[in-house]
Amino acid sequence: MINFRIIGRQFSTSISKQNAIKNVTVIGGGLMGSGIAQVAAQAGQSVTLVDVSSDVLAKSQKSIGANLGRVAKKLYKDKPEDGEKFVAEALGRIKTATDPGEASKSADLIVEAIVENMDVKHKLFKQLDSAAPAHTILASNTSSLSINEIGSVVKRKDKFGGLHFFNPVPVMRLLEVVKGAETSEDTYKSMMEWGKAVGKTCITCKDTPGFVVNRLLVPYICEAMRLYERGDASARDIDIAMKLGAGYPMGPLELADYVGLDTNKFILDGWHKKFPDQPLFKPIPLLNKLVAEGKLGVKTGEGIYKYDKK
Ligand SMILES: CCCCCCC[C@H](O)CC(=O)SCCNC(=O)CCNC(=O)[C@H](O)C(C)(C)COP(=O)([O-])OP(=O)([O-])OC[C@H]1O[C@@H](n2cnc3c(N)ncnc32)[C@H](O)[C@@H]1OP(=O)([O-])[O-]
Ligand SMILES: NC(=O)c1ccc[n+]([C@@H]2O[C@H](COP(=O)([O-])OP(=O)(O)OC[C@H]3O[C@@H](n4cnc5c(N)ncnc54)[C@H](O)[C@@H]3O)[C@@H](O)[C@H]2O)c1
Repeated sequence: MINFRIIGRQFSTSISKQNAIKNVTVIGGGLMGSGIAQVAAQAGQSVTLVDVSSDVLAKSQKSIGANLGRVAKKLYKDKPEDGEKFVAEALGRIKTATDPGEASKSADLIVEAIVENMDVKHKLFKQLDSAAPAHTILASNTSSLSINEIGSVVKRKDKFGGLHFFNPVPVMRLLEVVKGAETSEDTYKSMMEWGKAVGKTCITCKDTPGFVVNRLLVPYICEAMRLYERGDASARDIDIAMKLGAGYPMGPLELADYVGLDTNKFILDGWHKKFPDQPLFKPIPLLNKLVAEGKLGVKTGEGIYKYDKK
């Protein structure tokens, strides 16, 4: 609730500030990329949203339109015509494309939000590095991979960093700005300014596993799964406990289903491989079983809970 008002206020004040980034290319039109494109367009920036799949791009445009409608309802409660204008103008600032190289040519900033796979990200960033103008900042929205490792393939290491958004992007107010070992001070400042311009509260993170939020959130969710797996409490009771006892908007198991159990597993497996002695990152049989059965959470209609298929 407060989110929208705050987003609204920041939106109206921040675009007047001198943010040098005007043209943003977002690569990956899925859940996160469409949200990132939306907040940038809302803030008055020209956005090119890129995906390998035109079907995904069509779906993204539809969901961005619907989510802008939700924002407009809040911002222009008593002036629906202004709300419609806001939605149409923001949508009008978003172009779509399927060729990342071509879409990079006029970008001041490129935010990558493609699949969480190091090899695929490397391939993309090599292409972006050679196609984008010299001044363009390249950033990854990775949840769990190392920014230095992703950026190892680009020449412009001073203009590479992390911009980690949270799901759902239009609602969650935080942006983690990640400084890699070679990220320059100018790049870091530009990323912070841009984050504020798109309505986010920015924090500074080092390139450590999970940055701040996921370093705390992943072990928390995993401990909730282990508690449930041991039979210490029911799933519902664990979620009720954390909502009513700790004030979280969602319980840990609901959140795991919302994020996707495959994503949970992917992060945990990656960290376990890198840090085999860390007990918090040890595999969870229940999680492995659910993922093997294709029960990935809300998106497949079943995870820890069952959901009505839409
Ligand atoms: C092993 C662990 C793995 C971790 C993985 C990490 C992943 C990643 O790296 C980090 C994350 O993102 S971590 C994940 C971090 N994320 C979290 O932790 C999320 C925690 N959950 C929440 O904050 C809330 O449950 C939600 C905001 C999701 C839904 O809120 P609710 O109250 O349950 O339900 P509601 O009433 O429907 O919605 C409320 C308001 O929001 C509005 N709205 C919703 N979606 C919208 C959209 N896409 N656009 C625009 N607006 C949208 C909606 O219109 C409504 O507005 P109103 O004006 O008030 O009527
Ligand atoms: N889902 C979350 O809650 C969340 C939160 C924060 C960060 N992230 C991170 O954001 C990134 C994207 O996650 P998501 O949940 O949006 O994934 P998603 O699967 O919804 O979307 C990824 C999109 O990238 C596209 N794609 C894949 N390879 C591509 C390429 N080479 N060029 C262009 N498009 C390509 C796919 O077609 C897909 O539409 C990941 O790195 C993830 O770790 C996810």
